Amino acid sequence: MIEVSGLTKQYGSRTVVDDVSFVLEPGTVTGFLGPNGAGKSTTMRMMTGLVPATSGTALVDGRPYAELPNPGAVVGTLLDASAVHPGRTGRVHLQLLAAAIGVPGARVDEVLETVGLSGAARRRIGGYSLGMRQRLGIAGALLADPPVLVFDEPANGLDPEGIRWMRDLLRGHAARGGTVLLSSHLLGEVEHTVDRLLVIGAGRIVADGPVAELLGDEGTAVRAADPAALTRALEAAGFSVQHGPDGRLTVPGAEPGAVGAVAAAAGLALTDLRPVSRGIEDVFFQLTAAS
Ligand SMILES: Nc1ncnc2c1ncn2[C@@H]1O[C@H](COP(=O)(O)OP(=O)(O)OP(=O)(O)O)[C@@H](O)[C@H]1O
Repeated sequence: MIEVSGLTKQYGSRTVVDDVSFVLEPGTVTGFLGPNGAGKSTTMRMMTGLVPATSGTALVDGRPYAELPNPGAVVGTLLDASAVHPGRTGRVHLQLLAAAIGVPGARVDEVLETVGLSGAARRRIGGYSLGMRQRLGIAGALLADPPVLVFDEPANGLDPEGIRWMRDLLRGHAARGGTVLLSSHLLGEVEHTVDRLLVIGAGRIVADGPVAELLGDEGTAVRAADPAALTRALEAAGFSVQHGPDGRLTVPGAEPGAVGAVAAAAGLALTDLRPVSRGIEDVFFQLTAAS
């Protein structure tokens, strides 16, 4: 378990991370969301001892990261995928890393296979694409099969297939009891990967909760053969109706069943009926605008 409490970072007179607290539980994938400069990387760097905190604590299994006997075996990090020697091959890079954290060399070929880099393992990293470097960074994080993964913008440089692959990897890790924290500023990228959202704006946590709770149900979208008649029937039943540009009607706060019942009672044919959720972007901007 990871417990972050009152974590704060000041650079000069500027507070870039301000009293941040959260707990990460095993078996969950938490998305750390915020716009550029919100303080995600700084928080993750303080959690892993790369940047000293001005105040507050980040404990991994009850101890600061730097005091763990073999931190790499407990927390796999992806914090700067470009911090690699471009002249080395991917395989040599991982072999050196494995030796440093006491992992048998045979594990290198396993993680190369896991991240889909077996074919490029003997090529120099300088010739890798951004996505391949990201995969190499992920391979390094997985070497010791650590229970906790802390990934900063892991989707950077990955194509849609790569993003799907990463989603499966992280969900699989959590399903085996692992703990995952991943950051992103592109919200759609993580919406289907994470169980929980931790939203940060201007250094402060502005929302923390299950995805379903934060996104919530917003109402019903409906199309009818006669939209004007359906509008009249819904308004007569006390619902408010918003008109979309393409004949789509949105009924805020209504269940699809209630909208269908009004249409049936009025003898109106529907051509489409579905629940609509607030987009993650809407929630995000609403929350961070208030911060
Ligand atoms: N070494 C530093 N010295 C001074 N200011 C810094 C330093 N590192 C980060 N900052 C500032 O702290 C703020 C938070 O940066 P951080 O990189 O943590 O944000 P982020 O949410 O990860 O953003 P991004 O998505 O752009 O990576 C930014 O305004 C940044 O300019």
